Amino acid sequence: MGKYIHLVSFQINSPINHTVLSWAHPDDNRLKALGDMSLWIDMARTLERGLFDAIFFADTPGVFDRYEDRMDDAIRYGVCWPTMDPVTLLGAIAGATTQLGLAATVSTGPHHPYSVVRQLSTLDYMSGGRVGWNIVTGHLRGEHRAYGLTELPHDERYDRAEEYMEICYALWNSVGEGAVIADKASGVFADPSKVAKIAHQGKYFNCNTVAPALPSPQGRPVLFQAGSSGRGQAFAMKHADVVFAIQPNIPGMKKFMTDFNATAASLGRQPAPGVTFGIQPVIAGTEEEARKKLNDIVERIPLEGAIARLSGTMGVDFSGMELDQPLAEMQTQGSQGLMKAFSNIVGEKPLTLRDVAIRWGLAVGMPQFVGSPEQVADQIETIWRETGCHGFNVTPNIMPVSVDDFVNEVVPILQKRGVYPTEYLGKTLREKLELA
Ligand SMILES: Cc1cc2nc3c(=O)[nH]c(=O)nc-3n(C[C@H](O)[C@H](O)[C@H](O)COP(=O)(O)O)c2cc1C
Repeated sequence: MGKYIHLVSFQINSPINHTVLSWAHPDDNRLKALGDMSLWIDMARTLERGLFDAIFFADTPGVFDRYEDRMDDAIRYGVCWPTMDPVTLLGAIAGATTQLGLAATVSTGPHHPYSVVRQLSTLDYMSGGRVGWNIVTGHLRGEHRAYGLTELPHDERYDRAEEYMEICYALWNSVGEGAVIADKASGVFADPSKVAKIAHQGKYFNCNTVAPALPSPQGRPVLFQAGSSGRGQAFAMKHADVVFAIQPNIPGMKKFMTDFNATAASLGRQPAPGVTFGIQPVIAGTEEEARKKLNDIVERIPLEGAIARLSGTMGVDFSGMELDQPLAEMQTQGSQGLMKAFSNIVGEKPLTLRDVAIRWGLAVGMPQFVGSPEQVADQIETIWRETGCHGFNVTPNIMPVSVDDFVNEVVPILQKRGVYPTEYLGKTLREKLELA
């Protein structure tokens, strides 16, 4: 927990962020934004005005195809399809902002570590150290099918990612102190003796080279991680600066933090990585208006689209299951952490498959903070204080109205209470997040 609440804006470069069919809402501009970077840039500037630490892109580079073993629901309803690349978009946002952090999810599945380091470190160097990487190991079957890859079992994906990270660190550490001379008179760019050569021959990867980019002022991108199974957390404790978690409610968040801190202590990770919880504010002038707004959003969610997404994430085809039965924990090679959180819900009666699907359609299980700006600020501050979390990944529902409302109405309240910065805490993303 830092001195301040940290906020990251949670986005996807697709027709929706996390709310199925949000693109069809009369006030939503995402259909336009898909083909117009200037709308993303306007939103990024609003986030910067609101001192968000970063814009953070989730990414699943494949189609949700588990439900009934077909892609049609995802395609029909635009459920994260098309699935456009986030890093390309971050390049444009980097050029149009000076402070906002730039975080992208990039899966270790399809790309060689050299490609990912090259792509992200180029952006990190050129943006003055504003980049974050959400390391995911590829839980989506559709991602493997898209790239023609064999799906590895859950834990082996993390084993492979361990080797992946070894190469990443070697590349990030390759350029030593004082290596770059850049002397126009002598024509010497760098001292080869200060640039470490990597000779990696491993089980999954080979890599023989030097760093593809120079280190930024923060050295390497800030590392985010979101796996919450036992194996996922062990990986996070080793690598993550910030862990991003989804818990369905406040008791779940409290339990997550208690367990997380115990795991960190038992593995000797001190201080523990910061934890940000995903949330979806629904803001209006009054609580009643906000509830009505939420109902309107819920009512337009097609159940099939929501279940298609749920099936994809959980790695289970739910088409044969009774909608009104409680969701039982099932074996999966998909997201074990999310399966556990929603089938063993803390502090509520067990959720049926229908309940979970609706929550997935709304915001992949992230809880809604519904009310007036003051009420939303209250919930954010209370959870921050009671759980000791680092902050929140805030997913908007209607674009860009939800971002505008939050920045214009909730941020000033948090600032007045002294729990949110009134200026950026540093130049690099690491500094902004109080990780330095
Ligand atoms: C908050 C959150 C965000 C995630 N974002 C992505 C994402 O953008 N892309 C992706 O492929 N997986 C994403 N995942 C999946 C996880 O990174 C992880 O691969 C999956 O949950 C399986 O790991 P686990 O069983 O250890 O939880 C996310 C998970 C959570 C909890």
